Amino acid sequence: MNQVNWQRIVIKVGSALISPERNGCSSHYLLPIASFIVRCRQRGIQVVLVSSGSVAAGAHLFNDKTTSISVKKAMAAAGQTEMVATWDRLFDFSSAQILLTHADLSERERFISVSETLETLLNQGILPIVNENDTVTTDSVKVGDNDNLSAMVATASHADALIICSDIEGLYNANPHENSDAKLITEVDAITAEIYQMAGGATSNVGTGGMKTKIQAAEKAVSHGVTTYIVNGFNQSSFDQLLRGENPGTKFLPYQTPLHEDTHWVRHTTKILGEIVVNNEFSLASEQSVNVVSTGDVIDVVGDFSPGDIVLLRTSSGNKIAKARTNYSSCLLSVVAKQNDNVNSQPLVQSSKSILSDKFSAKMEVS
Ligand SMILES: Nc1ncnc2c1ncn2[C@@H]1O[C@H](COP(=O)(O)OP(=O)(O)O)[C@@H](O)[C@H]1O
Ligand SMILES: N[C@@H](CCC(=O)OP(=O)(O)O)C(=O)O
Repeated sequence: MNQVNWQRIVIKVGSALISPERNGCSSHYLLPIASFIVRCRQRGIQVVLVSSGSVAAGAHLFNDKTTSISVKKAMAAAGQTEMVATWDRLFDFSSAQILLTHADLSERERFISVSETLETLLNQGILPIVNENDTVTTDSVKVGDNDNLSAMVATASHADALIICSDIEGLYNANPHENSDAKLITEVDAITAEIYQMAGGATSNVGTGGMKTKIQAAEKAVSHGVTTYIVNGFNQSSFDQLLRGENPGTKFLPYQTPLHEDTHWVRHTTKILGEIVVNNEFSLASEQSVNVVSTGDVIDVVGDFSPGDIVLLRTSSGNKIAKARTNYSSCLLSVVAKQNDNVNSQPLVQSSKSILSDKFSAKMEVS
C-alpha cells in the first residue's frame, strides 16, 4: 500500500554515499537506496534519481589530485560511466542517463523537451538517472550543485516529493560538525532568512554546497508544491520511515497554492543574463499582477542580452526588484538609457512602449 500518497518522486543522492572514499564507486550505501527505489516502484510510485558522485568516483583515476577545473571535468567524465554502471547493476529494470546544464533548463523550449523526455521514460518504466553535465559546463551555464538541479528536475517532472539523501540527518540550527549542541529542525513551514542563516557550506571533501544549496533547493521545490525532505542516506531506517509516511529528517512543507508554472520557472530555473537599472523611485504597482516599466524609467543596462532573455530589474542603488523577460535587447535599451540621461528627467522616449514584469519572477511583454 502506498502510505505516502506519492505518485512521482525525485531522489537526490550526494557524493558521500556513492564514493565515500573518492576511490571509485561503492554499492555499500547505494543498496538501501536502490531497495527504496524498488519498493517505491512496487507501490506504483514513479522515481527519478538525481545522482552526484561522478567527480568523486573518477578521482582515483588521476594522479593530479588538485582541484583544477579541467582535471575535475575529466574526473566527472570518467566517473560518470562508473557511477551510472554501479546504479544500473543494482536494478533489474532499465535506467537512462540524462546529463544537463543550466542552459538546458533555462531556455523554455529545452526545459519542456527535458520535461517530455522524463515523462516518456517514466511512463515506460525506465529509471532516469540525472546529473549535471560537468564536463561541458562553464560558469555561465552551470547549475553548480545537484541540490538545486534536483529541485529543477522535480519541477520539470511534476513530482510530488523531493528526497535529498545526504550524509547528515537533516537541517540543524547550526552545522553539527562545528557545534556539538546543534539541534535538528524536523519541520519547516516557511523558508525564511533565519532558516538560511542556519545553513552552512559543505565540510566533507566530497560534497558541494552543504546545507545552503539544500535550502535553496527546498525553496524551489516547495513553491512548486513539492514536499521536500532532507534525510540521512547512510541509514536504512530513513527509507523505511519514509515508506511508512514518517519523517526521518527535515521536512519542508509545500506551498498550499504553488506559484504559477511560468512564474515559477522564471523565478527559480532561469538564469539572469543581464540587468536593467531603473531609477530609485521606481516601484512595482502590485506584487501579484503584471507591472509596467516604461522606457523612461530605464537609466542603465548591464551585460549583453537579447529579446526574450531573462534580466534582473534593479534600482541604481542596487535594490533588486524583479527577474523579468525582456522584449528588448541590451543594445536598444542602452540607447534608450542614454537618451533618458541626455534630457535629464524629460525622457525623449515616452512610455509608448512598455516592459511588463511581475514581482521577482515576471513575464515581460510589450504592451
Ligand atoms: N545547519 C546545518 N545542518 C546540517 N548540516 C550542515 C549545516 N550547515 C552546514 N552543514 C553541512 O552540510 C553537509 C551536507 O552537505 P554536503 O556535504 O554538500 O552533502 P551532499 O554531498 O549530500 O550534498 C553536512 O555534512 C554539514 O557539514
Ligand atoms: N555533479 C557533481 C556533483 C555536484 C554536487 O552537488 O555534489 P553533492 O553535493 O555531493 O550532491 C558530480 O557528479 O560529481
